[in-house]
Amino acid sequence: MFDSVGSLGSMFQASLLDADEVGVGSLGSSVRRVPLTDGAWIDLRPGWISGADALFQRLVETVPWRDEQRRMYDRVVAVPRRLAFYRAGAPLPDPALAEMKRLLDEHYAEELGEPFATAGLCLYRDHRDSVSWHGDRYGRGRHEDVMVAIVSLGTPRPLLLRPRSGGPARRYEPGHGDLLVMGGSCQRTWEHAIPKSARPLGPRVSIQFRPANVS
Ligand SMILES: O=C(O)CCC(=O)C(=O)O
Ligand SMILES: [Fe+2]
Repeated sequence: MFDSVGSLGSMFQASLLDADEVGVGSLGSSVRRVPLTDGAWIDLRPGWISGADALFQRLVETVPWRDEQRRMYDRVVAVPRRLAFYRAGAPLPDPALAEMKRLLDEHYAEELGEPFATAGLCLYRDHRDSVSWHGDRYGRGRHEDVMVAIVSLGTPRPLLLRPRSGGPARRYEPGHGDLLVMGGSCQRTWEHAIPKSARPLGPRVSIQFRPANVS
């Protein structure tokens, strides 16, 4: 007989090993903090997910991706990426995501003071999909320091960050299991974007973990 924690733990490992060996690495000292201006920072942890391409494939196939539309002036336009959203407490679409959240919660417990709550997923089908300049400022991100942890799978795409106060953009190119966490005042004082590309690019999935009431 297993106790419940033990059997859950071994089930998780077994499912990871069976399904093309997807694994979530440690955080700790492998996370590098990059201070930005105005009290913003990002944390980088390259290669956090092993077997990232297998996980990418699994998510593309199993997540119930939705197309959304948005009103723009007098027109309704398609949002140029596919989306899925898991609210606080909702079962995540893959055990690897539950493990990511567990390790993020552990690593950021003290600094964040609360667990990550929601998971948003984006599927950028090709170079024409994008997200334009914005901060995640609906809800608490408008007034408070928050964290948004982004795991990138599939084709690396430029992720740009620029200060609202003016100044050059910084360019990162996360993909294949890299972790990038935006923190401090980043959602208020900086903006981020995944620009369209003139040159053809393969698909990318991003997973964003956010605390409650941040979007
Ligand atoms: O895909 C990404 O890495 C970023 C997505 C994003 O900025 C958002 O959904 O708010
Ligand atoms: Fe965002």
